[in-house]
This record gives sequence, structure tokens and C-alpha cells, in this order.
Amino acid sequence: MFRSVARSAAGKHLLRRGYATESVPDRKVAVLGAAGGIGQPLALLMKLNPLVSRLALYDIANTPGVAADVNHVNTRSEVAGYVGEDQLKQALEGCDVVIIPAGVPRKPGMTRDDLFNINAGIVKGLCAAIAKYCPNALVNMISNPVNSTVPIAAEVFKKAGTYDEKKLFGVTTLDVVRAKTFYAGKAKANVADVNVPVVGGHAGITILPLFSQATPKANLPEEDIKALTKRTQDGGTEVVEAKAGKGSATLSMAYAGAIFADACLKGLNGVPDVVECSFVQSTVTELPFFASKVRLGKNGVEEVMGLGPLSDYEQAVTSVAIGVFTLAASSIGFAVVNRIAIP
Ligand SMILES: NC(=O)C1=CN([C@@H]2O[C@H](COP(=O)(O)OP(=O)(O)OC[C@H]3O[C@@H](n4cnc5c(N)ncnc54)[C@H](O)[C@@H]3O)[C@@H](O)[C@H]2O)C=CC1
Ligand SMILES: O=C([O-])CC(=O)C(=O)O
Repeated sequence: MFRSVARSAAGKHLLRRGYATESVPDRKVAVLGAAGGIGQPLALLMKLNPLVSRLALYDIANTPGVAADVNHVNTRSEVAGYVGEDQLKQALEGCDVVIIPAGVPRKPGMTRDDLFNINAGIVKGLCAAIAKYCPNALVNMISNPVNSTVPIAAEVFKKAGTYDEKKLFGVTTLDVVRAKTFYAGKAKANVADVNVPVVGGHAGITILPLFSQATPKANLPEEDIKALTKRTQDGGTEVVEAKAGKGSATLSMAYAGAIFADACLKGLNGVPDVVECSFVQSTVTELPFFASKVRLGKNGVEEVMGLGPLSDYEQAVTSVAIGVFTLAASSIGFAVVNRIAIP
């Protein structure tokens, strides 16, 4: 449904923000896990996004308060809070984009895989509801371990007969955000001008920043590239340790999640050349899911882009990461089939 807002206050705001269109489509976005550490700032950032007309905030507790709070912000969207499974249907119906940061975060000493048992069950339940109530929505999976929660979501959607590989995304934008920040610091570049693709997955050495393709070019020495790569791969752990038991990245993740959801909305609205890195179904390597640059369009993924030219170092770390993935894939398969009862 299209609603002309060009002459309204919201329309003028959109024009000022560079979203110049005669009419802006109505778009409903849901955040599942909206009362959490990521969910709350992400709810605020999505409320600030002029492309959103309805914002549904769902959690198992506390969303009425978050929704009442965020709803007073002076932007276009109407915000509603939904709490508990009974209200999941209402939260999801009519959604164009569903963002999932529901699930437990890491504590120091844990890997993302340690979250699997709890988060796989949470994601499975939420995806079953998505299949039922908004099967055409783009799903932005934030819950960890992303390398496993995305294949689990795919399995749930396949069983429900709603799977569309163009509509399922593992959100790896925080890896890109970190790679840009760290590179800008080392290259003494303005971070706003920096671009760094990050491919692979979202855990330790599966996170592969491609600094050889970073712009602006800085010709950093090999040891700097190795240090930047390691820092990007360990970025999540850096935050987990600094928070010392109080969770993992929330604010930078909300920022990254908002960037990715905005890109999805722009793609849906037909904005050309919207490209972000994401963990998607892929034929770029032999692995079924892999993060790489993805062109977003009116149906979600329009093109999964290749890796481009890799340096010798990047080729070596990519081979190692693919090995790790292949090993893990057997356990993901086992988990999906045997440990998680797919409806
Ligand atoms: N993809 C990425 O780059 C990143 C992913 N994460 C992951 O995001 C997830 C959330 O992290 P935080 O927000 O810090 O955790 P949190 O514990 O602060 O919030 C999680 C929220 O999920 C809710 N929740 C639990 N079960 C639910 C269900 N069945 N339905 C709806 N909501 C449910 C909880 O009530 C809570 O409000 C974690 O798994 C974390 O590892 C965190 C940072 C980066
Ligand atoms: O490290 C974690 O557990 C959370 C996360 O995925 C990140 O910050 O990249």
C-alpha cells in the first residue's frame, strides 16, 4: 500500500534526509526481542527511520513500556508493543521486515556456539510463527550463533513450505562496522569514507575482513593487516570481556542492525544499488551459507556477489575458515535434524 507523504511534515523530513520520492510505501517492521539490550536501542533507531510506518515491538516481557516510551519520539511510525506468545500473531501480521535479536548473549569465557542450545529453540519458535503469519517478510537474524541460527531458520521455513532463500539474512553488519572503524584508525582515514567488505561467517576465524579491497586504499603493511583482521574477528569478545559478565555488544549491534534493516527497506522500495554484506544462502563457495556482498532489491536478495580478488593472506584465511565451517556444518546438520525438532 502506498501513501502519499510528500507534502506532509513527514514527507518534507524524508526529502531532507535524501529519501526523495513522490510517495513512500507503508512498511511494517517487527523487532522480536525488543525489550533486550539490543532490542531497545534498535527499537529507537527503527523509530527514527523514516521508511518505517508501523513498528511492532515483541518480547516475552516488558514491551508495553518500551513501546510507550519509544512511541513519544517525533517520527512517522506508529509503535505498538506486544508481549507473550498470544500476541505474536498481531506483532507479525503484515510485516515487511522482521528483525530477530531474541536470545541469550555471551558471558566471558563462552563462545557463540555455547548459546546454541537456548537460542536455537527461541529462533525455531519465532521462525515457525513468521512462516505462519508473515511468510513473505525479510528476516534479519541477529541471534547467535548466526552461523547456526540462519540454517535453523531455513529448515523451519522449508518444513513450513515458505522458504525463500532471497528473504533470509544473517546480520553480519557489525563485523563490517568494526572493520571500518579499526581500518579508519590505522589508515588515518575519515571512517565515513571507509568501506571494507567482510565475508565468511559470524564467529572467530570465520569472520573474514577483506582489507585488500578496503577503500580508500592505504597500503598498510602485512602485520597491520593481520592485526586488523584479528581485532575484527575478536571484536565481539573484546566487548564481552569489557562488559565483564553484563552481556555482549548491544549499542553498536543496534546501530549495525538498523543499517542493515534500512538497506532491506530501501531494496524493497526499489532504491537501486543497495549493497550490504550478509550471511545468506550462497554458491560463492562450496558452503550452503556464506557471508558476502549482497545486492538488495524488491524481493530481498537480488544478487549474491562474489568475493572479488583476494590477497594471498586472505586466500589462506578463507581456506581455513571454510575448513572450520565444513567441520561445523556436520554438527549443524546433526543439530537441526536431531536436537531441534522442526515442526
Ligand atoms: N549478529 C550479531 O552481530 C550479534 C548478535 N548478538 C546476539 O543477539 C542476541 C541478543 O543479545 P542481547 O540483546 O544483548 O540479549 P538480551 O538478553 O539483553 O535480550 C534478549 C531479549 O530476548 C528476549 N527473548 C528471549 N526469548 C524470547 C522469545 N522466545 N521471544 C521473544 N523474545 C525473547 C528476552 O526477553 C530479552 O529481552 C544474543 O544471542 C547475542 O549473542 C549480539 C551482538 C551482535
Ligand atoms: O560476541 C558476541 O557474543 C556478540 C556478537 O556476536 C558480536 O558482538 O559480534
